[in-house]
Amino acid sequence: MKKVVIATKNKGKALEFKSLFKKYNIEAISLLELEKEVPDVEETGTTFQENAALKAEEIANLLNTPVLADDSGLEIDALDGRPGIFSARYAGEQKDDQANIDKVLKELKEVPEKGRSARFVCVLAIAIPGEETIFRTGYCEGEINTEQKGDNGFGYDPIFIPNGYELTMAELEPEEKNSISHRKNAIIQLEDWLKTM
Ligand SMILES: O=c1[nH]c(=O)c2ncn([C@@H]3O[C@H](COP(=O)(O)OP(=O)(O)OP(=O)(O)O)[C@@H](O)[C@H]3O)c2[nH]1
Ligand SMILES: [Mg+2]
Repeated sequence: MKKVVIATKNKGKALEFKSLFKKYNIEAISLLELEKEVPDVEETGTTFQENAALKAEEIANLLNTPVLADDSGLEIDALDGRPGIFSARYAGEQKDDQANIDKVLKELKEVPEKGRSARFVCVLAIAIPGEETIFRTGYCEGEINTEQKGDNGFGYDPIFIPNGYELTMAELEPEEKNSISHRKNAIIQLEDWLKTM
């Protein structure tokens, strides 16, 4: 099976990439699985694209191999697009999913059902040493529920209801999430590249 390195240390993302890439007969290997300890890449960009490029290019140069990175997050319209690129660290540097959820629910406390629209965004960057980095973007539209439900997935999944569903992303089976997610919608735009691998 062909392999591709994913520049992530997020276990939830890594699992989703494994499942999503299996369909293309490609094994996705996260930084958590490499024998060599790789440093954390500082996400100093101001956009998803800049941060995805930083992660993919730094690790591609370090390992001298093609590397894919995912920079993703949740944009809530009532919060002017926050948490956005700061999604992982919204409630602090410790990257605590529950604290992040609590903070969002508190900030949306007074916002009625109609005004709770949001979307997940995923920007993928593929860095190949010596070549221009490639970018693809995927979205998943939905709304923020008034309470959290479900244990599947990661991040904000327990409070995000995708359009067309009555369940939160964390109440969906992983296969169902992987059929509608922002990550899936970014990957399908990469199919041409994946086939040339
Ligand atoms: O409910 C969710 N379902 C998802 O499918 C999802 N995708 C992203 N997110 C949120 O956005 C942050 C990414 O930030 P991020 O791209 O910097 O990744 P990260 O810091 O977690 O890991 P790494 O890939 O950088 O190593 C994550 O931590 C989450 O809070 C999601 N939340
Ligand atoms: Mg990160």
